[in-house]
Amino acid sequence: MSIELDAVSYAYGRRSRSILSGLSYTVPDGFTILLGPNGAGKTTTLKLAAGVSRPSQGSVRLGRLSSDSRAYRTKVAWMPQTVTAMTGLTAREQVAYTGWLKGMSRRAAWDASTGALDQVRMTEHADMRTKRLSGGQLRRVGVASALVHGAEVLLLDEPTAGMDPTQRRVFRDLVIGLASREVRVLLSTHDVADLAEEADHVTALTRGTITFSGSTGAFLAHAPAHVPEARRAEAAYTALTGDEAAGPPR
Ligand SMILES: Nc1ncnc2c1ncn2[C@@H]1O[C@H](COP(=O)(O)OP(=O)(O)OP(=O)(O)O)[C@@H](O)[C@H]1O
Repeated sequence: MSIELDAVSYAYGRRSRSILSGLSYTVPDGFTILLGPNGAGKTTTLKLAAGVSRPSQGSVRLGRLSSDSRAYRTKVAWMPQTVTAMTGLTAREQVAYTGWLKGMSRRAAWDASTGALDQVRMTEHADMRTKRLSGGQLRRVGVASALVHGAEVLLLDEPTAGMDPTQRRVFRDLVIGLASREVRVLLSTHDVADLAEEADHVTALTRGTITFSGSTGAFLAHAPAHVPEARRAEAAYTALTGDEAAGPPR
């Protein structure tokens, strides 16, 4: 089962312009990266898919479940761009608390937090207060919080922004390990070169419109033939969005 956005429109205020107008999109299986220039509508799309925002028109569903139902939100996990460290809580408590908020019993959430932190390789920091974690570690707690209730779809909003190259590599491997037919991962990023070649699918969004959605191979084929292997992802991105790829400095 996957998330389906059907003819979705969204504006941030009644008198504001629509950011999305009649957008239809099905989250592919496996690992998909969502690319697009600043302001393209990636965060807005992820929030709608997460059930955090509601469309002004159209529908967002997972099978028969509507995104405004509680059952939908237990099957879908969203990690916002900024993960907040909750005052006074350890990493494990913060992850367990999220599970409880998603409807798990306290006991089940506490037990599941161990496995979720292990999956993101944070076991040794489980008892550290989240306020004391580094930015990269806090993001991993964010992913563990997304994993704790056994969601079928993970929506990750720029999880690698601000990470150093080593952290990005660890994180990328983690996400690749999580994605499967059972767990779909949709991840927005500006790290085109880093992530595009590892993903199963690529979706490109420009000014609220999907300009490409398909396999990574089909995405890379948009790079001009003369472009060297190492720059194909960036070149394909530029060809599809008209935007210069804004990857991190190397
Ligand atoms: N809270 C808000 N109120 C009003 N307008 C907003 C709000 N959040 C986003 N927008 C506008 O919606 C449009 C899409 O923003 P969105 O954050 O979805 O884009 P994005 O592709 O995620 O961008 P970025 O890569 O910079 O994070 C932008 O024009 C932005 O200014």
